[in-house]
Amino acid sequence: MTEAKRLAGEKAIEFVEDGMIVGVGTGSTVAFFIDALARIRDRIAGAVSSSEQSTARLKQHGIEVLELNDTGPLPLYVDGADECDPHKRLIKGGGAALTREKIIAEASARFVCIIDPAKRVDVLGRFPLPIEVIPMARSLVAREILAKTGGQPVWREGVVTDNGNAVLDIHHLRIVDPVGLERELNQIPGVVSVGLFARRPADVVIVGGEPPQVIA
Ligand SMILES: O=C(CO)[C@H](O)[C@H](O)COP(=O)(O)O
Repeated sequence: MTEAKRLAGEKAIEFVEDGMIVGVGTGSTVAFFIDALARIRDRIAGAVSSSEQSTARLKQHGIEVLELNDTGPLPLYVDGADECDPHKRLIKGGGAALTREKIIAEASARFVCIIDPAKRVDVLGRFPLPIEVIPMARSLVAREILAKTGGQPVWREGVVTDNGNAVLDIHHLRIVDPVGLERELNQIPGVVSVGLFARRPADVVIVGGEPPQVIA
């Protein structure tokens, strides 16, 4: 799968145009994208990063990291995913960076999602759905989710997000209405963000392979 991730990450470079400020996601697939971006760093105006992890890699490569508050809307966001359905709706957050990823996706005109073939599913939910929660609300949110969805919340113990919060992973969901579930879970007090990218799905999906498949 590493090779498929590399092929997807490198293909995404074709969406980067001269002078762009590029939104950059998080994860092992994105790491390949960042490495490829480094080769054309003189042609871009900088990057907005979704995590401390990606910020470190961007800076190692000499790519300027800018604040979203200073850049305004972005033309392009490139990020990976844990699952992708045929409508380009996603589960994200395996790397616990979902909140900043969601913010940058929302701020971007075009969201290019880079995945290996194993991430493709017909119905979302095989991958446990990550939810970032305010630490003091962890048990409350877990109880509400169990009651509302029947899914089994599991605390990702020891993980603290870049925003200082906790992560719950919801197992055994079969997500037939991703937009509705995203809306419902977002309303539980204490939920910071839900790793469902359904209201704002990807615009383009690149599936790594020889050759990579571009689904627009
Ligand atoms: O959502 C994410 C991080 O929060 C990642 O995009 C997702 O977990 C996929 O990671 P990888 O490219 O390592 O398989």
